[in-house]
Amino acid sequence: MDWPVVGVLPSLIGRIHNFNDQITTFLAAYGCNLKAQGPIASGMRYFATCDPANVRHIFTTNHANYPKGVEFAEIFDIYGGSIFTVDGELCRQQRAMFQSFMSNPQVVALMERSSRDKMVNGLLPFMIRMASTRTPFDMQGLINRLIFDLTAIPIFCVDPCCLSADMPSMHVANAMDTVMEVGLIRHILPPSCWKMMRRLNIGPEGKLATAHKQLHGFVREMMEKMKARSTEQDEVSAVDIILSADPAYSDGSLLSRTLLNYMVAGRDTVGTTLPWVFYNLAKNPRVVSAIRKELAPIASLKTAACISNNGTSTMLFFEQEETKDLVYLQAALYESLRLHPPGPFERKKVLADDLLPSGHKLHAGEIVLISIYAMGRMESVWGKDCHEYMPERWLSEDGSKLRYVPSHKFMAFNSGPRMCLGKDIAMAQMRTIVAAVIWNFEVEMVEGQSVEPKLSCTLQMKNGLKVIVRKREK
Ligand code: HEM
Repeated sequence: MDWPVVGVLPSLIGRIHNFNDQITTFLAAYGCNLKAQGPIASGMRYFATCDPANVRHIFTTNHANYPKGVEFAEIFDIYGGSIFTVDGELCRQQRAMFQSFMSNPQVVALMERSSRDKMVNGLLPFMIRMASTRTPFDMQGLINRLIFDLTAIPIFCVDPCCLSADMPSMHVANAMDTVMEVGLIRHILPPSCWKMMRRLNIGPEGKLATAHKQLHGFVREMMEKMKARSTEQDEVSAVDIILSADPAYSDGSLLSRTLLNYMVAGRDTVGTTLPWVFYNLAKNPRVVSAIRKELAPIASLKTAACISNNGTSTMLFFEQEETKDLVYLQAALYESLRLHPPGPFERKKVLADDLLPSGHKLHAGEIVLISIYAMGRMESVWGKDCHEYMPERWLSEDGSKLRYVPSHKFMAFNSGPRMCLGKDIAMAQMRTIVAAVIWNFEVEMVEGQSVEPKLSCTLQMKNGLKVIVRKREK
């Protein structure tokens, strides 16, 4: 796949529609590690890996030698200076600030309240309407609306109301998708090439420039709404916490980039994961039955939490606290994240020459691509049934406990000092959403559709996930 002069570029572009699967095939064929080169004179030298021993070395043992690097920060310039794009001391400060936001008791309470409210007054009533007329709908689109609202509310203390009955335009979410789609192109092309397009404002770069304007406009609009809200509300937003932690953020542009980065952290991840969870569940009815069996004892105790819809139907919503010990449900989510991680790859830069546990030598300036997607599908890591959706692999023999799986083998939430800071919140959010949907509804995929990832830095579905739902007889 390495061509003279132009290097790996033609192979990548030729197979780009199937980017993650192609990398998986190559890595499986080359024993989890692969060197490749970009076009001559581009200076792009790649090392691709999905080898857990190398990943532990890169992300933990010698992580200081593997920053994200300035090229990564340039690719995601819209988030420049904020948590995803910085390394070293700046990153430590940003992580501390994010943690003080996520652990603030008022923020935690607001997240729980809004999660319940959106399910009870938004998602479940919408699904009841679709069920009553057997109308097919796009589950990914619906989840996107829900997660956009749930992510924005604690950041701005304002509800963008994407899940309201009139289904408003999702241009801001679409602009966030554009950042990830053009991000993939920027990862692949030599920087001089995409920077030229940016200067000329053409092709994907023209689309990205429009997306940037829409995203900064969204932040301005939300901040204005935030200022205008009732002063009696004692809620604390991310904006309040950031401004009180560091006055440097009163420069509006850094604050805007940081808030957009917080939006990505919550939205692009959970919003991308959940449609794949429903896809995997629809394909594996025995897993759905096992989750329902686990929910049944809680459901039978719940009468007070019943949601009445015009007196015609009763829906159950499970609180976060009620789902926290449901190991099978948790295993079903991990198993979906193994096969369909929302961030399918990571990128690191080599600072100084180094020797990896696999025996490969890396040179300063090289780019390391870590395929999280491929790692989840390697027979050498997960065994012969690695392509099957099997939550049982996460459970102890008697099924009563979750097995310990090290993060350098299951990379969906990253590994080492830059591990995801929202894992527990994300898992809690996903447990309650999946529990409510599958307890109350049968979800069937519309036949004949092609469900595949789009070309992007995230694993969003290209054509969505069309489903038909039916209310369950319990
Ligand atoms: C299914 C859900 C999620 C998955 C699979 C996930 C995965 C990840 C991954 C792979 C990274 C590393 C990104 C990188 O290095 O470029 C990361 C970082 C991060 N995540 Fe998550 N995430 C999820 C949900 C969330 C949520 C809901 C939040 C916030 C509420 C969050 C907050 C963060 C933050 C702040 C970081 C930055 C850490 C750093 O760069 O040091 N994540 N996450």
